[in-house]
Amino acid sequence: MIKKTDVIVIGAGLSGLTAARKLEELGYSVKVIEARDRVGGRNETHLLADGQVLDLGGQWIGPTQTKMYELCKELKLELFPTHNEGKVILYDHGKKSLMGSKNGALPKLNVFILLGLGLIIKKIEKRVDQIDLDAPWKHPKAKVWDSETLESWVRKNTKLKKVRAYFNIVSEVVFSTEASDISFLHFLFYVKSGSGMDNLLNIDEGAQKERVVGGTQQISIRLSELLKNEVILESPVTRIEQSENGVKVFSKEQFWQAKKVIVTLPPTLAGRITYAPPLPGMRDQLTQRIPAGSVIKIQIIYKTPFWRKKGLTGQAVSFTGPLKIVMDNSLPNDSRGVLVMFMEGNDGREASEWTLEKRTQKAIGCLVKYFGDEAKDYLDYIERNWCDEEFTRGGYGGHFTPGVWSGFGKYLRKPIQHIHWAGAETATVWNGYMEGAVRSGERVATEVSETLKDS
Ligand SMILES: Cc1cc2nc3c(=O)[nH]c(=O)nc-3n(C[C@H](O)[C@H](O)[C@H](O)COP(=O)(O)OP(=O)(O)OC[C@H]3O[C@@H](n4cnc5c(N)ncnc54)[C@H](O)[C@@H]3O)c2cc1C
Repeated sequence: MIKKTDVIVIGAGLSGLTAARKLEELGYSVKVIEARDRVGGRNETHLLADGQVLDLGGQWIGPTQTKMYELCKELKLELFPTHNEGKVILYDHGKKSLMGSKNGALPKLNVFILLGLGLIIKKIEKRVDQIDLDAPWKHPKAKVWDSETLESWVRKNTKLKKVRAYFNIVSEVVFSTEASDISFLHFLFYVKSGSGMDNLLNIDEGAQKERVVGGTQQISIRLSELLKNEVILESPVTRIEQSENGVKVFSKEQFWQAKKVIVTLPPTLAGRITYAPPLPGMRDQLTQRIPAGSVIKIQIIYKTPFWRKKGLTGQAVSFTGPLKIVMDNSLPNDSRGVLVMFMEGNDGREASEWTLEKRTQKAIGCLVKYFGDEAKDYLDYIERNWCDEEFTRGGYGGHFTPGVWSGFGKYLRKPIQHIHWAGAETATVWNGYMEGAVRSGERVATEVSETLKDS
């Protein structure tokens, strides 16, 4: 049966649901089509046996993410602070040292290394200031910076091995990929988009400041409940046809018709849909070049947050894998302790080949090194390998490889006749984050509404 509507939104993540809601508010009829049997996309809540929940995907929000704060307030979702009291463990090839957890705390590294690090950060910040978030490719040096990776630029600018290693950790923590995978121009863009390096990396007054009580998937669940039409689940879109009259969107079993369609999938997946007529070559080449990072998010539950008694935050940063970053992810009003950790980039790729048992052993092995023998005595191990997810294929999001911004950047948001693009990867502000997803949904709704008004 043919179902007609003004706009079809593909994907019921934060971007798609935000777009759908805004378009409905503007008076348009909207259908949201989702591949999975749930809404939320990269926000997924894991239910524990006692009803408590943990986030398997995106979870933290922080300052300057104004849309997320507004949304949580409007949807009556409470927030709670990320635990950040005590010392942070720095693990450097078998040597353990402690550092403060508050902004500006310095790691116990050799003074030359600290000076070298400060110098590089200053150089980066100077370049970050000059980036135009709407069009990074317009900077006079865009092509030069885009021909480098983060790794090659840092290598050129410092001989200090520790500083080079630090930026690889930054890359893994922020992009789930190696510094040698991402364009230096993309790194500059991303830092600006996320309000600066401190904001990206910090807990207090940073992107990891707070969490949503009950988990972030609730945002999407509540948004979907506000829509006039139920989200159509379990319907992976395989084909989009367009003509002067509008679009036809096909899943395996059905098709729908509309005046406009909004595609909110991560770029790689957007490129896997068949388009008729085929998309312009440059749009396809763009989606060929924005791969997702490799990330396995692991959470280990303990009877108590035993690290806190020892004056530790539960945070560990390590120069060696497979766990380079660990944080306290305990739940509010709960006596248990939860540690969250990520196997990312090359570590995540290698760990994807291991059995669950081996990943568990490796994770526990790292935690014992960081926090002592008590780490052996865990209650539960929960993991999500986002690379295995058919409708995400990696995380946290797509990163731009060298040459993409300067060669193809202008095609990122450019509509193609009746097809419009959204998703966290299309955002100018907080690109790659939940905030960026929401902002991209609002942007695309306005864009589509303008074209519908004109038609
Ligand atoms: C492990 C991990 C940790 C993260 N941590 C944070 C964090 O702490 N803070 C933060 O702000 N962000 C975080 N992020 C990123 C954040 O989750 C995403 O930026 C955001 O959720 C993306 O929303 P979106 O709507 O753009 O995309 P998605 O959530 O990916 O939505 C796209 C939707 O399209 C659907 N879809 C795919 N293919 C098809 C198809 N063919 N047909 C129909 N539907 C389809 C998908 O199922 C999905 O529901 C994290 C992500 C991951 C993976």
